Amino acid sequence: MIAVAVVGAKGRMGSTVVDAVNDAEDTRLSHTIDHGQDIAQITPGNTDVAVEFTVPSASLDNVLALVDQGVNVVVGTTGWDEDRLAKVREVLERPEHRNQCVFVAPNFAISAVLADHFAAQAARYFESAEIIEMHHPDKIDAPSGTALNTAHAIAKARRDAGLGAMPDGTRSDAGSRGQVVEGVHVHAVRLRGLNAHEEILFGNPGEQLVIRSDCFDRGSFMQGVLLAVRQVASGRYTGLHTGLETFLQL
Ligand SMILES: NC(=O)c1ccc[n+]([C@@H]2O[C@H](COP(=O)([O-])OP(=O)(O)OC[C@H]3O[C@@H](n4cnc5c(N)ncnc54)[C@H](O)[C@@H]3O)[C@@H](O)[C@H]2O)c1
Ligand SMILES: O=C(O)C1=N[C@H](C(=O)O)CCC1
Repeated sequence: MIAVAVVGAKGRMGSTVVDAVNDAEDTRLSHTIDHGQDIAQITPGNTDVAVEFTVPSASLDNVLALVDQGVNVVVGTTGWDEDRLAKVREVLERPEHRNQCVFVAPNFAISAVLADHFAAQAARYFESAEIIEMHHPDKIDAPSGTALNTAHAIAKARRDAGLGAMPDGTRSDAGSRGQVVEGVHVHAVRLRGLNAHEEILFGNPGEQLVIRSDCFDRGSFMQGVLLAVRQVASGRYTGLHTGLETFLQL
């Protein structure tokens, strides 16, 4: 049995992970921690993998504390830019942490991971690309971590293909054209009734491609979370790894 601790266990995602760990045949819950509780309770003596779903402002400190305590971590919290990843990578390179693994994914749902993968493939063939992400209104960050990831992947594919800036005659927008991430416009919708959805729009003269992922409930992320937990617990991965595609044969 893989012993799993959940950090952020009272939250929407954390509580769903607690249920998933309790329901799976090869995992058992070792510890649950939420805001104000001592993360030092989670140790390699009681836990094989800690799963972290908290808030962007707390996630880096939580992960560094867990790594310092010798614990492997699967992270789903958003806000992991290159600077934060670099800090974790640097700590994991120290001799005392060389056998540990931290895995970070902006999205654990197969539909979202495949949407990103297909978008990166499509990007080189289209003049225009924009992203619309749509989430429940209780989400505290915008745009979503997934949409930022998609935007960076599209920008890289366009750069690699030698594509220039997208056509855009806008001269004044009063904020209506969304956030521009490496030249890709990202629009965030917050609407009661939604959970997590993303549309990636590609355009050429006379044609459009739309890639869409819909995660209707938080169960959609659990297959990916458990896959990551099993892969990290197997010991096959050390150091920092990102993106669920790491474990998929895409
Ligand atoms: N990677 C994915 O597939 C995926 C899917 C859904 C959500 N998310 C992300 O996961 C994060 C959590 O989302 P949510 O909807 O569960 O949020 P939430 O607000 O429901 O839950 C966050 C929980 O973290 C707790 N918390 C805050 N600070 C803490 C700390 N220092 N230590 C321990 N616990 C702390 C809060 O008390 C709360 O219970 C967000 O960043 C969200 O974008 C990622
Ligand atoms: O509900 C959320 O919050 C989600 N956060 C992640 C993101 O920002 O991309 C993944 C989708 C759901």
